[in-house]
Amino acid sequence: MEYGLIGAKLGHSYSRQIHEEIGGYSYELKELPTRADAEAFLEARDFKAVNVTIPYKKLVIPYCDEVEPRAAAIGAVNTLVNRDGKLYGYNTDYDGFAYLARRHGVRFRGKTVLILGSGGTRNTVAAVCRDRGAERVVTLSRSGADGCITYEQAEASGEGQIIVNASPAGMYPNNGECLLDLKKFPDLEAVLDVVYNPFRTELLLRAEELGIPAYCGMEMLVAQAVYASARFLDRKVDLSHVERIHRDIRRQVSNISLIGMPGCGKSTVGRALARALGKTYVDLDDVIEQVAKMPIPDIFAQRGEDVFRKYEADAVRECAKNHGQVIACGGGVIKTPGNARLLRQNGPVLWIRRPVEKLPTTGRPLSMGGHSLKKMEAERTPLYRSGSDAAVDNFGRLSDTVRDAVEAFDQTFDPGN
Ligand SMILES: Nc1ncnc2c1ncn2[C@@H]1O[C@H](COP(=O)(O)OP(=O)(O)OP(=O)(O)O)[C@@H](O)[C@H]1O
Ligand SMILES: O=C(O)C1=C[C@@H](O)[C@@H](O)[C@H](O)C1
Ligand SMILES: [Mg+2]
Repeated sequence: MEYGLIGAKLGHSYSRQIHEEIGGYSYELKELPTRADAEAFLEARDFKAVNVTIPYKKLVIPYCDEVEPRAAAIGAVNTLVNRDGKLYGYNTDYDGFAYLARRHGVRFRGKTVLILGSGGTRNTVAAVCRDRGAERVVTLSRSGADGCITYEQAEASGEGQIIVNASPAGMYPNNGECLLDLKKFPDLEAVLDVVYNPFRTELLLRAEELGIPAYCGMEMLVAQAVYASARFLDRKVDLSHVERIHRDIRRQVSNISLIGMPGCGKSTVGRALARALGKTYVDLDDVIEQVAKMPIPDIFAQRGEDVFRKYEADAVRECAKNHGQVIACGGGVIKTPGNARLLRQNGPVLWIRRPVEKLPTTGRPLSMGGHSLKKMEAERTPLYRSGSDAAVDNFGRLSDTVRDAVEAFDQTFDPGN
């Protein structure tokens, strides 16, 4: 192997795609499941340069002939370069996190920063905060041991202007997990999360709902790779790659969820949109029918709307964890509080609008003739509006709607989104 990534489990990694786009070299994901595998790999030194991920960032240090002081102080090396048989260790996660904060104008000088989690990434984040002049860096952990405070203690004090999650809380498959009530921090200015799967962790969703700027770890991941690649090839760092690659990955792996009135065209538009963007099409109604083992009208008739809504919420929860999908929802999906925010974890929600006169009135349990559809539209419009990131009109040709939906999707990648 010339270039690549070593770690115990690498199925999730975007590093191959990122490095191959930046450097033009081939990049191998080399899983080394045990510590003995990692040690054998390091002893053989049969590589040009590698990144190192969990759980070997500390293990590699004694194998290095030279470790940059910053990586030594942090106690973690994520970039290992073999120059004429000598191993040089660097920490580009530091640069990646510094990039993420800088890119979004998050300044640590004079601030109290709360770091969630006492694991490996915590030291990297703390080093950046301190080097950038943070007044206090406080680490939160469940136990509160080893110089940390507990989440409850942090909430009780209410102090903190910047919160950084450096723990795996809320990371796939534990989507939705969050240990902190952000409402307890009146001076909060920004929230950053090193987690990038989902794009919006529960922590980031809560911050957004309070109107606090919130940034996910995907740009950190791409930036650390750009810095690592410069080390690999002894080149100057070219940060112009970061935005483009971040955008490409987001565009590729984001979901797009479609909501709107019964029969407004969610499934029709959804199928065409999925085809146009190379995404997987998922019809929530189909998922529900598979789980319930009966057609939707039968669920309503035999078990009632409440039972249907439970099936629907479960289907939303599961589907929203996955990536690269167009998800066509049922018309009433927004009636269950919480569904829209689940859908927003991994991409935007688009509200498909169609004049009520054009909506079909047959075959849908809750569409019963023009008058009730008008009433339903009046009731649901505020929910569709608040549950969506953008509205797309499906008034004319399907191809026009798909074009507008792609445009609305692309606009969600503008800075700050
Ligand atoms: N732009 C369009 N031009 C012509 N017909 C359309 C257009 N969009 C949707 N339709 C038609 O409207 C009907 C309802 O569309 P569709 O089943 O996709 O709606 P839906 O929102 O998925 O409905 P539901 O809420 O029941 O899931 C279909 O007959 C579809 O062909
Ligand atoms: O998941 C990944 O691909 C990586 C994660 C981080 O540990 C990085 O430090 C590493 O370079 C690559
Ligand atoms: Mg449909």
